Amino acid sequence: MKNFQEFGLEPKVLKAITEMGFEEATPIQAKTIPLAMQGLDLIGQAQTGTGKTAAFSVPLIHKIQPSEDKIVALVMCPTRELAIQVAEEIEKLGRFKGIRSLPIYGGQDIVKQIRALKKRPQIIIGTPGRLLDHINRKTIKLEDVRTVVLDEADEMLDMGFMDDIQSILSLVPDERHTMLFSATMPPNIQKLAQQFLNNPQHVSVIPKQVSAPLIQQSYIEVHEKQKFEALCRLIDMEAPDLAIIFGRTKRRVDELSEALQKRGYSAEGLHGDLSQNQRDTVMRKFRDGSIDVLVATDVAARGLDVSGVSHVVNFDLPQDPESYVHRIGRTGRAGKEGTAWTFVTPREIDHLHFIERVTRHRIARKPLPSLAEAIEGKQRLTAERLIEIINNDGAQQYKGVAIQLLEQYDSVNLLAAAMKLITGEAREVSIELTPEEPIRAKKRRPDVRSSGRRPSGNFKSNFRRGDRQGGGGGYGGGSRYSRRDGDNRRDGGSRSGNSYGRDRDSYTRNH
Ligand SMILES: Nc1ncnc2c1ncn2[C@@H]1O[C@H](COP(=O)(O)OP(=O)(O)OP(=O)(O)O)[C@@H](O)[C@H]1O
Ligand SMILES: [Mg+2]
Repeated sequence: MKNFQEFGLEPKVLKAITEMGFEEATPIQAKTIPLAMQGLDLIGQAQTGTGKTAAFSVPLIHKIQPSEDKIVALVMCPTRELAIQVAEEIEKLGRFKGIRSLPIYGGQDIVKQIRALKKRPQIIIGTPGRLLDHINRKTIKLEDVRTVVLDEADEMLDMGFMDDIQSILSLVPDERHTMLFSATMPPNIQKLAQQFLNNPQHVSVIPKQVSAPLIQQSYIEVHEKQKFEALCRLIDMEAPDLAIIFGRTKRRVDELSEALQKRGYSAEGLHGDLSQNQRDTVMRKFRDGSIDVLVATDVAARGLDVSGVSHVVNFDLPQDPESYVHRIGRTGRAGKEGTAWTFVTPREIDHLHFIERVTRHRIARKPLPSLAEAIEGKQRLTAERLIEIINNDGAQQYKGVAIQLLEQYDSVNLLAAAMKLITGEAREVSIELTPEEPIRAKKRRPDVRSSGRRPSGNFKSNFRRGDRQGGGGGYGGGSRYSRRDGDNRRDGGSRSGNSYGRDRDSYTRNH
């Protein structure tokens, strides 16, 4: 574990880091920051939720002078919500130094963005489509850019942004410092790295398994028709603080969020067909806890950092192991524990095993929660809520009537009736979701993973390679993590010609 003081950062940057509550650098930060401060190109890989954003943002801010009045750094992200989230982290890290940054993403009023660009930000954080728009309008010029970061680079490729990224980078001077980050490094990333990075350092902090260590992973075998009931029981049984439920398609997300609402859960959906305003509203509500359940397509799988997400449920099995790792990585972040459940239909079991092999993690089989367990879970939650009120002395005004009632009725009967009221009976609404096709084992390009063999140790197999020292991937024991607030939003960009052929929520290109 390293202290941020050891990097030779200036006091204003250190102050910002301290204010964010970061006490020690995470392993990826400890490895990356010194190299990046030397200006070396690098490929950074570390588990989800281990602080890759600050790993590139701190050196970025270190290198920029507040007096500069041109765009000198460019960060590209696959989605809008992620661009906003990364911009917020950069803004916080740079605020004492007076660094100006700006998120640029589709779905937001371009005129507003042009106005904001006139304030001369030094760092632009954007999604490729909208960035190109501005470049074509000449409202963004890249001739002074010295540093480029590609966050979730493999996802941008997968979404069909390769051409856009190429066009954008062709306008950035060759004498630049380029960094590329993700929790997973599928083979196609190598092509990108070869093309755009100069003799990159590979900085990977991956212990035995690629998924974050603090996530408890389980699966339940269910038939397609049982999934919704299983989900409701699971939510009742587990009583998540905040949960993200991943569905395969936009239709699925719409139907599922509506069905959950009908059953009385506070849930809303997020996918690429919603307007940016709707997306922002849903994310804000999820972040401030006015909804407990976010139902989303893979648009929310990457990078999203919402504190308090205790559970992730794969309502539909994801196509790719990478997607699985990123989805479940929305919980178990910043040293906290998390729980991930995956529903698997009988025909998909082989695909689940494939995911297990690639991620090198056994996913424990669990039985479908019983009705009794679900009811018990709900009752436990009600009891916890009651006790919390008692502990906070929060029911003073009810005491008079309580005394009166106790004079007439038995205390156990009274309390049981009160608990029944609070718990609420499951609403008898029958729900029918349009079934999704089972995931079929697809043909992967011939790389080591498709056969389930052990990796050869070259960069191609980096997804499952790593340091192998074990234990070094997360935050390490004993350090205290603070949680941040900030919004997180991501953007579905476009998805075309994706090499994995995964049919996921075909995001609309609406930049
Ligand atoms: N040194 C630190 N100490 C405590 N918390 C930290 C530290 N660095 C980052 N964090 C917090 O950890 C959380 C996860 O960080 P971040 O989003 O950068 O993870 P990531 O590695 O990019 O994950 P993903 O692969 O999902 O994108 C954030 O809330 C961040 O503010
Ligand atoms: Mg990230």
